[in-house]
Amino acid sequence: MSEGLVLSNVTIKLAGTEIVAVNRRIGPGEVLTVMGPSGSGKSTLLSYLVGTLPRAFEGAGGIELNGRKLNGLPTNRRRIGILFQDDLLFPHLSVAGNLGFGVPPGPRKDRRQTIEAALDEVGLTGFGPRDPATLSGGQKARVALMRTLLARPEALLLDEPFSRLDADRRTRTRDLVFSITRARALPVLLVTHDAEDAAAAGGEPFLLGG
Ligand SMILES: Nc1ncnc2c1ncn2[C@@H]1O[C@H](COP(=O)(O)OP(=O)(O)OP(=O)(O)O)[C@@H](O)[C@H]1O
Repeated sequence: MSEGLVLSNVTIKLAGTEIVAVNRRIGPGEVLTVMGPSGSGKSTLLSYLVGTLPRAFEGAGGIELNGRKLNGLPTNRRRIGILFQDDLLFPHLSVAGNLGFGVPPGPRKDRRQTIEAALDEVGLTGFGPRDPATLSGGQKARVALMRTLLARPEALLLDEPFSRLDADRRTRTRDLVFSITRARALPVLLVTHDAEDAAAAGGEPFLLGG
């Protein structure tokens, strides 16, 4: 069995034209950066991996995660977490309420402890009761990250998650995300336009539309 996220001859066509062709393995704790011009198919590739490819496209090729074949599985059984640039928190819930969406069912006390530990892990101790509207962009991004990770995904897809942050917050948030994904040995696929993100991720970026 192969650990990590394995894409075997994944191809995606739009109106008969191939826009994506990828054959890669992302090992545990590794980051594969995907770059390419606007419209080159970066977000479409992510949608294929999570099983939400729009009908206009034709996707083919194997997806395996830690030895499990994902093709044909519904999104919620793939165990892939995905984080977008505009990952909005639910405005009518507290920070803790937002995080509660990621926590698997269980006794109330255990759930509360899990949420508190998640906040500690991203430097937001005591933020549970706060209204999301009162958080900075970087703080919101960290809450959204933990909401995704609390669902215990086995891989993480990041679609420009840092692009709305200013330079300083961007670097700190990125370092934090990569330290957590390395510690949890999660394979990560990062879509970005930013050369610094790619450099921080390490390895050769995968270029689409070139
Ligand atoms: N539902 C859809 N139906 C038809 N075409 C689509 C659909 N969604 C996207 N496309 C087209 O597919 C191509 C790839 O789009 P995609 O969103 O994957 O690009 P991207 O590389 O993520 O771009 P950006 O960097 O601008 O986010 C584009 O030409 C886009 O117009």
